[in-house]
Amino acid sequence: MALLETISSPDDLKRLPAEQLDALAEEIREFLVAEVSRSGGHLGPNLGVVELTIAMHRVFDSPSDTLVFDTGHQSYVHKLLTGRQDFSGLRTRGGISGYPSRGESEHDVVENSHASTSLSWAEGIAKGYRLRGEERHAVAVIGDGALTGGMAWEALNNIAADKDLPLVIVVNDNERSYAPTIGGLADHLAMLRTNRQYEQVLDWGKDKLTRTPVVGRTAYQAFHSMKKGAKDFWAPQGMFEDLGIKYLGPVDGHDEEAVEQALRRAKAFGGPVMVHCITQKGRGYEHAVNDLADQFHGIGKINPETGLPLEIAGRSWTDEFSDEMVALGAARQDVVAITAAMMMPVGLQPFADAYPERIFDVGIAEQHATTMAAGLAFAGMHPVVAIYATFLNRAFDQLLMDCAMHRAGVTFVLDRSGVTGPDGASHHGMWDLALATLVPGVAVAAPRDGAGIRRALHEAVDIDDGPSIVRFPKGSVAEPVQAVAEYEGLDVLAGDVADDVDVLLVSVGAMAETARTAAEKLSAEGRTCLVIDPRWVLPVPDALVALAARAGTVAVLEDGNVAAGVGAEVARVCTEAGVATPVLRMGLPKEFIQHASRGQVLDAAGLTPDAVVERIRERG
Ligand SMILES: Cc1ncc(C[n+]2csc(CCOP(=O)(O)OP(=O)(O)O)c2C)c(N)n1
Ligand SMILES: CC(=O)[C@@H](O)[C@H](O)COP(=O)(O)O
Ligand SMILES: [Mg+2]
Repeated sequence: MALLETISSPDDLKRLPAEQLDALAEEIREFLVAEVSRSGGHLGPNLGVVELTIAMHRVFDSPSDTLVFDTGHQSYVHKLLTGRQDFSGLRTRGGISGYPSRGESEHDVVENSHASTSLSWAEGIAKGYRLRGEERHAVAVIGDGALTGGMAWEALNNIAADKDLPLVIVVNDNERSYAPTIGGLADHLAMLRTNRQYEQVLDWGKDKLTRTPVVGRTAYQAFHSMKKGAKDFWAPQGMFEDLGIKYLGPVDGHDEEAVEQALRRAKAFGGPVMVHCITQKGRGYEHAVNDLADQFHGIGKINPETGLPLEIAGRSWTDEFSDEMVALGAARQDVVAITAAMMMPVGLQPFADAYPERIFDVGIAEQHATTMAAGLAFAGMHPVVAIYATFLNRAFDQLLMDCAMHRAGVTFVLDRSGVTGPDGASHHGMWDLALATLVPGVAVAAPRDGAGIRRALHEAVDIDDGPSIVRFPKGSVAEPVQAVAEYEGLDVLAGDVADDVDVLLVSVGAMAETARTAAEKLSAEGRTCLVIDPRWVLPVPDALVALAARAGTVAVLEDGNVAAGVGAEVARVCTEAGVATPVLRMGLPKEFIQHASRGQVLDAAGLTPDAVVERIRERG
């Protein structure tokens, strides 16, 4: 790492002789493979942006010029070039974040890992600099996947109309989100990519004509303008230029010099320019390049020599959903499934393989997925929209106004709900329960184990007069938690509903073991407890309110935002029912929770048996 160690800032990078850049890129790739193999993380995406990021930092002057990384999972190289080369704690508590982090560096701006926001950020930044009279560029790096998101097109529509905006859009086109990117845009980018001869002709002209003095350069410009005409002849005009945005490319995103040249042209252009870079996810590491599933988009700890995982994950919550969806597909011909560019991560690949005509991958477009689902329901189907819980945030209006207001029988399966951990604040699925409490007519199930998922899924698709949600966390599925009894639709996990108890513990989803263990500790102190799992946590069941009326205290444990989740709703409903029993809400704080392990976050939030017991003791 002789060269990489000499780089502690973009200025150091600019001082490096151009002939050493290939060696630097090689060192960066070695570093990424070694470090990310050890920690896990987004290896494939970052191997694909080595030359592109080097070129950006050599052409632009961060932080005076502002670099925005869409989604941010591909910002490891940017971090290496801006003074952060200790990746030993990558994505762990106290270690470097896997996304840009303002707390880490003045070179980092957008921490949000939700895709398709970079162009909006960049347009606002560029407009702001111009209004302040500052000669500064905004540069957005957006992947071909993120470019399928609706926000990106809202931004492009505005950017195209602002002809002197100092904004450069770097499209990092590696033809993949996780899987190959889908849709008309992907096809258009492919058409532009195949116009490689267009650029080769241009390169030929540049090489020949710019070697001669002034005449040559003028001729080159003339040639370029003719070529544009030629390009019309060769291929339909790129939609970006039709939109009004100058398009440069396609450029080989692994040819650092070519990318630098394109970026310098873009920087000098004086208006919005799109530089279309063709890259390869996993570049330089055969195990990533050859990984058909997602080219090592996001990996756990692996053996760098073999690329094989060092940790064998147990059966996951996702596996339980995935298998039951296939069974459901056989039983219900009206059931269709929708993914937002995450077919495998959400577990829909087996369903897609079994029922290829009943699966829709809409790209990174959760808003479209949600309203399209309302359309499918109107047409007599029962859609299952499988997305990560945190991404439902983006589709809240569509859930509310298209699904719920029209009482559409749509089922949302929210994976990665609650605490996810290493992906940090914008990836925790901790807002879904709170959002759902605001939606009239929505039913929410929070299974506590695999059997619970399977049962809830079948119950959900039987709901055809409104949206239903089945939510579960990331990782290995919980051991089965058997109910000791059933009471008016509620599962009793401990205690006897006949008794009036000191404490009614209401467990939401994966909190079951925590609740049961806390009850055992409380009972050992002589407090009588009843532990229930409503399974369907919203709307709040009447039977739960009735049990609350007979308890000394109610404690609601949930893996969600405590400010407005199930606990808050239980308190509201109990109050409206005239039940005066105090309700203790135990959940995640209304904060942006930084990256750490799930256990560390739950511990810090007081969602452990001892902390629950202590909270109840304090109540008296
Ligand atoms: C709104 C939203 N939906 C889904 C995701 C999950 N996600 C993270 S990266 C990714 C693929 C991004 O593809 P692309 O933009 O092409 O970047 P690449 O990984 O290819 O560099 C997806 C779907 C997300 N971050 N945000
Ligand atoms: C960046 C992004 O949104 C995803 O790649 C995310 O990191 C996936 O996390 P999981 O590992 O939970 O699938
Ligand atoms: Mg991509």
